[in-house]
Parts: sequence; structure tokens; C-alpha cells
Amino acid sequence: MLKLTNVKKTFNRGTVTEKRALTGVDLTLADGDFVTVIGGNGAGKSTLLNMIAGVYPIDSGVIELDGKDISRLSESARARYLGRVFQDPMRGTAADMWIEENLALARRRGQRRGLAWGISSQEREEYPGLLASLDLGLENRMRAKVGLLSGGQRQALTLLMATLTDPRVLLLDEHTAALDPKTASKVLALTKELVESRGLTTIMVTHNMNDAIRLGNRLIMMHEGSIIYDVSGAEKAALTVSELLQKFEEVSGGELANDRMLLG
Ligand SMILES: Nc1ncnc2c1ncn2[C@@H]1O[C@H](COP(=O)(O)OP(=O)(O)OP(=O)(O)O)[C@@H](O)[C@H]1O
Repeated sequence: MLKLTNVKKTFNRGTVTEKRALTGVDLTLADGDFVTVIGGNGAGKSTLLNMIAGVYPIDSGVIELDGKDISRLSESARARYLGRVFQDPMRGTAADMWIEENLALARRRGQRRGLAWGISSQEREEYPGLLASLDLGLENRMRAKVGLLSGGQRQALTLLMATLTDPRVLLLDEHTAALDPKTASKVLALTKELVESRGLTTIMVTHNMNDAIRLGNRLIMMHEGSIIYDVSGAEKAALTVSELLQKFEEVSGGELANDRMLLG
């Protein structure tokens, strides 16, 4: 279980660029929850993920994972519990390394030793099967450098790597936004399959309202650093995009200032 209690974050405090990015977020995720997150530009969606991952320290509040306070743990200490995929396909994989080396590094995430002791024969047998599940033909290219892959192939690989060690929480930050529509839908289908088959607790930020409604069991809407709408189960499944837009206007008192979201 992941639990955030009254989490606050202000950037550049006391300067002209001061920004209250999170104004007191309370959020409890049950094991296996798949939460989609939507909101306008600058609503605090990425900051929420960054706070959970420990990219920046929180100003106040508590973040607990399985009952343990992780608020003060470093980003690297939290990495063993978390999987993360970003919008940019260049992040999350090492371009100059082979596919199998990238997978092996992901397998050893959170462990002390790197690849010094090599990739085991057991791994060499296991990885092609995992790659074949992506259906992108990568299983025959174990020794291709990741930098040679397309954006979609790379994002699918990153997703596989992020989930390889069954993270306690998977954080997806607009991870299909930079892909063409066909590839994005393939990577989303893979996301759904991986998350649901393993029951991974997942937070997925998206600007695509349809995806936010279609995927996951719960949806939260953020505005000006707080959660303004939280819906799950049958009520979420029955939502439409226009209802969601209307909801946003009702709760925020304004129109959704996120062009990408409206186009998505
Ligand atoms: N490292 C940082 N330094 C200073 N300000 C930041 C930093 N990170 C985020 N902010 C500010 O905090 C606010 C929330 O940003 P955040 O990136 O979380 O929004 P978002 O909901 O992900 O928006 P978008 O959909 O536009 O990506 C914004 O005003 C942003 O400029």
C-alpha cells in the first residue's frame, strides 16, 4: 500500500518564481490499484510522481510504502521499490548497451553489484521469451544496441525493464505521449497486459482523457497542486470525456488549460 498524507511541495520558495506545486496531497493506493492521473498544465502531476520517487524532497507530509515511512529515503534507495517510465524514450535505457545488457541491469536494480559478474546462462534463456511477448521482433536482436531501436521499441523495452522485478509501485509519466498513435496504442496495450497480469500498483499520468477512462480502476484529476476529483470502479468506467471536462469545470471553476489533453 502506498499512502501520501498532506504532502506539500513549493519550488523556489521566497523568490519571484515561487511555485506551490503540491498544496497538500492525500492519496492512498490499495495494492493492485491502477490509477490514471489527468489535469491541466502545471497541475502537479509530474511533481506527484517525482515526490513518490524521491527526485526532490517533500517540504512536509508523509509518504509511506507498506506502512514504512519512505519520505526521507534517497531516490536511489527508493528505486528498488519503484519502476518508472518517462515520456522521453531516450530515458530509462542505456543507448550504448545491448538489449540483453539493459535487461540484466534492470534485473539487478537495487543490488550492489552491476554487471561485473556477467549475464547468466539462465538469463540468456529467459530474456528472449520476455522480449517475444512484446511482439516487436526484439527476441532475435539480443545483442543490438538499444540506441538503434525505434522510439516505440525502446519504450516497450523500458516498460519491460521497469516491471522486471515486480516493483511495489509503477510510475508512468505520459509514457506514450511521444509516440505515433499506432505505436502508442501498442505500448498502452502492453502496459495494460503487464499491469493487470501481475496486479501491479500503478500510477499513470496521461493527457489523453479516453485512455484515462479506459485504463485502470481509478482516475484522479489534479488542479493547482491538489486532487480535485477521485473516482473508481463502475462510476469511473461509465465516465465519458465530456462528463470529465464538465467535472473539471465544476470543481476548478475554469476550463481545462491543457491543449494536448483536449486534442488527445
Ligand atoms: N524542478 C522544478 N523547479 C521549479 N518549478 C518546478 C519544478 N518542477 C515543477 N515545477 C513547477 O511546479 C508546477 C507543477 O509542475 P508539474 O510538472 O508537476 O505539472 P504537470 O501537471 O505535470 O504539468 P504538465 O502537464 O504541463 O507536464 C509547475 O508550475 C512547474 O513549473
